[in-house]
Amino acid sequence: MDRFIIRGGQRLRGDIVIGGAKNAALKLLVAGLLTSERLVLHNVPRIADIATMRRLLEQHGLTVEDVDGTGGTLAVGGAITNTEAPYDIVSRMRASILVLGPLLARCGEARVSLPGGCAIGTRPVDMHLKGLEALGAEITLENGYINARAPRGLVGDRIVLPFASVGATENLLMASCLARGRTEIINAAREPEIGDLVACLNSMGARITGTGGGTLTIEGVEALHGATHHVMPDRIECGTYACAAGITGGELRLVGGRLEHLGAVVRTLEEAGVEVLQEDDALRVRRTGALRGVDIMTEPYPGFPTDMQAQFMALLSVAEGASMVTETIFENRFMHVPELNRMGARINVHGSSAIIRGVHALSGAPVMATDLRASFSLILAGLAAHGETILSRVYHLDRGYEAVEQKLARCGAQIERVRD
Ligand SMILES: CC(=O)N[C@H]1[C@@H](OP(=O)(O)OP(=O)(O)OC[C@H]2O[C@@H](n3ccc(=O)[nH]c3=O)[C@H](O)[C@@H]2O)O[C@H](CO)[C@@H](O)[C@@H]1O
Ligand SMILES: C=C(OP(=O)(O)O)C(=O)O
Repeated sequence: MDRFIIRGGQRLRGDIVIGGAKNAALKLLVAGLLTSERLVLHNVPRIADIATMRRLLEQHGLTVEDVDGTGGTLAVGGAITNTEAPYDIVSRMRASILVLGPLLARCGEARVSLPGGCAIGTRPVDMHLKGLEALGAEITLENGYINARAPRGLVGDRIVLPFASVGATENLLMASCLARGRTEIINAAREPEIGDLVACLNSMGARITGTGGGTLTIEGVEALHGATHHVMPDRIECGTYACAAGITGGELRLVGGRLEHLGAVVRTLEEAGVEVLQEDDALRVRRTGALRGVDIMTEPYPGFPTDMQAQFMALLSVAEGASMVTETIFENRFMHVPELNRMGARINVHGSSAIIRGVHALSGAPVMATDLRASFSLILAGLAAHGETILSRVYHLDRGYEAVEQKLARCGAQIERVRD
């Protein structure tokens, strides 16, 4: 298990190129199940979750070709030969559940392991299943697996989601592309990654309207064809490095970052004393003075993203005054708090809220990553802390951040990966 050794205290300066979005690329790869033709994706991030998704699709029978040998362009093609998604892959990465809708739509059957919970919450998939049942699927749960059948094919319907779930929206969206007739998804999630998926599906011949508006309307088609698509930039990676500029008092140009995806994040950064400006194809981020405490509540897009909550907790740990952070999306997403407190932060958790009392400085310590974003919050704390931080369980980070140590070191960070 790799570790990072970070020596804090450097102000980061320079350019960081933002990669393709993990939470878009994973679903775009799954869309390859919806066609027998070739789907070519550019700007795919080189991260462990993409490797896991490749394994999943390959065991379904698809080929995933690394077109130029860099891992940045993948072509999905071939025929589905197996409709089962096994536990050992699904338990590793929850986004695997997204093969359920496409397999059902294409093959009329699927057997997908129940993903179960993870460190940040129980994460049920009831909305995915109810939505697919509304489209005519027959679903049973047995031996930890979802057995789904649609012997007569899926038929469009009006589905009202009780909560704007990202995954349920995506599963139902992909399934309904090949359903007979019209499907309406009411209270659909509005995250930009869904817009990216819709754009790709439409370029494959799907007929989807309503992106970003909360209701998606899908007119089913007989078949989808191949296409070429460029994965959108990762707004969470971008926001994370913006926090790195803020916490170290440096200045970073985040190349490829797009302001329009980061409204709530940028407003919060600016309130906290970190300026963000769009400059040609980059965002320029710098701290304008002392960091100030701010209150945050996570919400579905366009609200403040839960995937940025942990990184802001690190930033606010060294801000002047108090901050209150309320997590409304996941019930257990404060796992980084005890670790930040071991580095000198003063954070108290009360139910779904955390009160942060800003301290002058953090001090390096051995800390443990518990999930993807928590990992980066500890890196941020380590970059700002006096002394040495040793972050273990870096595999959590590798799931979703590409070349972290190279990107940070090029901007002056002292960070080193130790392979055990
Ligand atoms: C791979 C990917 O894109 N992951 C993102 C996706 O996760 P994911 O798609 O899992 O997130 P959802 O929006 O579905 O989940 C939000 C909340 O709804 C609950 N829920 C969801 C589905 C369901 O059937 N029943 C139910 O109760 C979940 O337990 C959670 O508490 O969106 C989250 C919210 O922006 C992000 O934090 C994740 O990074
Ligand atoms: C929670 C996340 O991912 P996943 O849904 O894959 O666990 C994330 O990207 O922060």
